[in-house]
Amino acid sequence: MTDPLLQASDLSAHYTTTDGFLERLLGIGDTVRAVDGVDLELSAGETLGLVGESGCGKTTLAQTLVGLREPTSGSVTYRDKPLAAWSRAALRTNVQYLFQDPLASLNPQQPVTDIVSEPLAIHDIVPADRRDDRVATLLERVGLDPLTANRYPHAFSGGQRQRIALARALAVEPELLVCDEPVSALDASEQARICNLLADLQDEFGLSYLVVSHDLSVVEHVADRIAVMYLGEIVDIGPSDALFEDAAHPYTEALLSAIPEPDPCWTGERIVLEGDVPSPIDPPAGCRFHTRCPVVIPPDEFDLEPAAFRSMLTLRKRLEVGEDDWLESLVPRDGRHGDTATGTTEAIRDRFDIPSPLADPEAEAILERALEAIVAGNVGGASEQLGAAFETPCETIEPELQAEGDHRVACHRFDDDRAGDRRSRPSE
Ligand SMILES: Nc1ncnc2c1ncn2[C@@H]1O[C@H](COP(=O)(O)OP(=O)(O)OP(=O)(O)O)[C@@H](O)[C@H]1O
Repeated sequence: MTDPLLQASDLSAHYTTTDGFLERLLGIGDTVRAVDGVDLELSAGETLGLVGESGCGKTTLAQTLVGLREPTSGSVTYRDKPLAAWSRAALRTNVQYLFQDPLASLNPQQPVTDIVSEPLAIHDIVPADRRDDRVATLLERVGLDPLTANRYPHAFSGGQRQRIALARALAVEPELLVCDEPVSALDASEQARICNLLADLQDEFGLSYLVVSHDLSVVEHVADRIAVMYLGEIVDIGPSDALFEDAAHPYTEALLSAIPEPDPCWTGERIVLEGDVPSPIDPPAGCRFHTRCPVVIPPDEFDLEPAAFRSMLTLRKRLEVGEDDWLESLVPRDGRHGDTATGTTEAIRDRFDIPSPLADPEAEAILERALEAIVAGNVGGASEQLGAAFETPCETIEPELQAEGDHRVACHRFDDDRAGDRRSRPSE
């Protein structure tokens, strides 16, 4: 890779949420760890895709990377110079941000010609008497009829509004364009047309792009490299073809499997992740993905299939958080069903898809005792027994990004010291 245009080191951006006036006054509240210790670089002329589920921190990261939001800690440099050392005007002529909702980012009171010519005037890029010509050229270049320049944003379709925002961004002749969910509000054919337009503009102007999307299929066609984000962290980053052909991180694999028309290289099954994304206020210890990971590493001492261990870990986590609605229906206090302890333990196994019996007899004996404790009403004791016997490195040790060539993956399955079922696919 050439020298990075944009580089982030150990970048964090947190929010503090406060419920009421008193908390605000006292400056106390919960810390939302929206971006947590991100290292990232983007080269000149490159398109980097940033993907992940809603709420994982993509927008916060993108905005912090280009100085629209102050980092909590860490640093960002643009052309080797800290962002803080750039004047606002100089930074804005180099870096432009295309917002998720073009209607919200375009002034409804301004005709398109004013919207696009405003940056030309602010940054004194084109003399006043040539601005109309320049606006017409920019509109044509993004596929809009210059004769519509006197209309207002509401008169245009979603795709046309995104083109207006693009023309405005291009007016300052930027080097880097950050596109935040540029096509998420558009229909499939317009999505493809905007993606093609972005690619053409890159060829013509040598632009670099950071393309933010919750949809891997959008970045698949435009990105040279893809960074996958989960709960504030980058968990997988590498060339797009490497990610698609040999998805390494189980989270990337789950995202890939969710694409409606997967890449022809994809041979696995659809992976449905268990549970919700945990809160960034209190992210899980160890690997943040371990609470949902289909191939969480079983403890060395037992011979357990990843799927069986996943099921037991899900049971244990549910017992730990004390969510017992499901438990009451399986272990009724009035003895309506599950007449025998055995019937009830089997019902719990069924509920969590735990094989009966487990392949490892010693693990089976421990699980049996824990299930009996649940039936006897000792939920805390059962969760302690399961926790003491079946601890996974994924819940205690935070994985570092490990390099495999130019592909880096933060997963203990790629850590030689802890690799359990290395490279086994979640869908296998
Ligand atoms: N102003 C704010 N105050 C408090 N929390 C916030 C604020 N903005 C975002 N968050 C929280 O920070 C986390 C990351 O949000 P962010 O918008 O960066 O994620 P995202 O991946 O871009 O999501 P989306 O695709 O839905 O926009 C979320 O939990 C979100 O609720």
